[in-house]
Amino acid sequence: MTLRVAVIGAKGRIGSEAVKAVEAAEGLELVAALGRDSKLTELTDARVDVAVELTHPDSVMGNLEYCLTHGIHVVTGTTGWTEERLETVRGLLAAAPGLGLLIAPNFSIGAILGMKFSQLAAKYFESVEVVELHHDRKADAPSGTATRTAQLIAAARAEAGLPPQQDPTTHSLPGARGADVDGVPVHAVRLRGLLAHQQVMFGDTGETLTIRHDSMHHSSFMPGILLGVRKIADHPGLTFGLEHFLDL
Ligand SMILES: NC(=O)C1=CN([C@@H]2O[C@H](COP(=O)(O)OP(=O)(O)OC[C@H]3O[C@@H](n4cnc5c(N)ncnc54)[C@H](OP(=O)(O)O)[C@@H]3O)[C@@H](O)[C@H]2O)C=CC1
Ligand SMILES: O=C(O)C1=N[C@H](C(=O)O)C[C@H](O)C1
Repeated sequence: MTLRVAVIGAKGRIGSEAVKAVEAAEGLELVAALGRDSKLTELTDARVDVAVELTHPDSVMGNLEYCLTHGIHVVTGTTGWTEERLETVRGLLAAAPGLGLLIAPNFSIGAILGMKFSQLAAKYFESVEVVELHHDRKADAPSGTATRTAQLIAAARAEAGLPPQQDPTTHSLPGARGADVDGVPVHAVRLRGLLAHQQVMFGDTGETLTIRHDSMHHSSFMPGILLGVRKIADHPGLTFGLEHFLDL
């Protein structure tokens, strides 16, 4: 059966790449490509099965609400997720049994493995800091990937009974020690020429371990998006993280 797919945010950096990927994919048909000025009714008019949502933290909630109240599964990589927003989408999904929503902080396999390896390493090191580096047009900081990575590391440390990290710094400019995500410092670099990069640095007596991932092109996200599109109908409810669709 051919899946009828839409891309919302079709003119954006990742959305335009997703349009090409869906058009080229076997078993998928691109039936709608929406930009900021498009009407969401185009989705229902085109009888979309799965919408790929790649817009902006300010737009994502409205797009998800429309899809989930009109019988459309969603795969989104848009950032800006808070517990409050997750509660809202859980409510929408509860009212739409059978529909699936995948929220993927990162669609690239390397980034997902980087998060997994960081989660595994977390309990063995006293110190950890996350540095994420992105292009200079990125809407938000820190990145969704870095936030998720820090949360996973913090949870693994807590589960292993590690104490909170000590920071004896008493004298610093505001921001110099990064943002605090569940006790893990996260630093965000924005630089023209970069795309999406992350470095998780662990340290303990006499040694460090650095887990680094680099996305050089938006094509790195496409296999993950296509996997999400193909699998989402078999995963009703909320899935947070593409790793749940992978055999990790
Ligand atoms: N999970 C992952 O693996 C990845 C996630 N991302 C995330 O995806 C999102 C988009 O990133 P990126 O492509 O770089 O951003 P861009 O700004 O290049 O693209 C976003 C596009 O969405 C459009 N848009 C905004 N609001 C709406 C709306 N309501 N309906 C339809 N289109 C809309 C924008 O239009 P306009 O230009 O007119 O504002 C723009 O064309 C970000 O949150 C980013 O962090 C990015 C890469 C990978
Ligand atoms: O805006 C981007 O470019 C990216 N956003 C996602 C994030 O915030 O983690 C994924 C990837 O890092 C690219």
